[in-house]
Amino acid sequence: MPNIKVSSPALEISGLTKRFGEKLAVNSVDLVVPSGSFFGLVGPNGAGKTTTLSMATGLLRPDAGTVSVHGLDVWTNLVESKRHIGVLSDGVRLFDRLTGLQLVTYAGLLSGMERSVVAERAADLLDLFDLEAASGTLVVDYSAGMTKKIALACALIHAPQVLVLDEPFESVDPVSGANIRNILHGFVESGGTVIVSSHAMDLVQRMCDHVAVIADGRVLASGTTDDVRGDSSLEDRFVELVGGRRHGKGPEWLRIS
Ligand SMILES: Nc1ncnc2c1ncn2[C@@H]1O[C@H](COP(=O)(O)OP(=O)(O)OP(=O)(O)O)[C@@H](O)[C@H]1O
Repeated sequence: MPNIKVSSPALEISGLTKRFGEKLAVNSVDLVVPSGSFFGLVGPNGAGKTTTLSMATGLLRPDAGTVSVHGLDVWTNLVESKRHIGVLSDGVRLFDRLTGLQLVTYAGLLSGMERSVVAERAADLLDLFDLEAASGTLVVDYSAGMTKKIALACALIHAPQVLVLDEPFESVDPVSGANIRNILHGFVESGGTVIVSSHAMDLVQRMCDHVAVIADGRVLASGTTDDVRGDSSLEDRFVELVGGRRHGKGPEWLRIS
């Protein structure tokens, strides 16, 4: 069975490309995510973040390019590589007719763990995400933030080395968000790698030690957060790189007086 090398980059993407009809969503993207880093992926709406992360985690087959996780080629070792990656996808439907506890248990059993280990970890995760009281509630009846947290619990249950989280803080309340950040920082401190996509520039600047800016399916800048932002805030640097700010105040009919 192929093995991972924890010394090699957590994620290495080379020439990754995806076209949807006429739209070139991801255009020959190269990225290196160092092992043990907290890596932010930022870009405007439609930049190609979700498409890139879906290809990087074995959910969407690339048209061209390669992806490896700790040295293991993802697309030629799909089953093995998924053991090392925890994924929170944006927009992928959950089996929401299960209760929270059933869903996390299902995710654990699917990854081949013993039932007793799954039960123990599921209880820990529900406690960690403050979802104990809702463990018997159907996920379809969860709020958006609760759904995000239960999906995150599903991504963690098999104790992966690399976490790939598409918009993990969207819809999550500030207290839960701070708790999730603590959990992720703890994960990184223990040697794991976290990759998050986010539109919250302040948060990415504070939280991530590395960042990549993508727009129109291409990487515009990548490196340590301090190198990418230079003397500016990450938000100002982002706007400078990506452009597209409008200075008008909107159409006349929107003005009250
Ligand atoms: N399944 C699909 N079929 C057709 N076009 C798609 C599909 N998925 C994505 N696209 C297109 O590819 C481009 C990149 O989309 P993607 O979802 O990767 O962007 P994103 O950076 O995650 O955006 P956002 O920040 O708004 O979530 C967009 O133009 C989008 O319309």
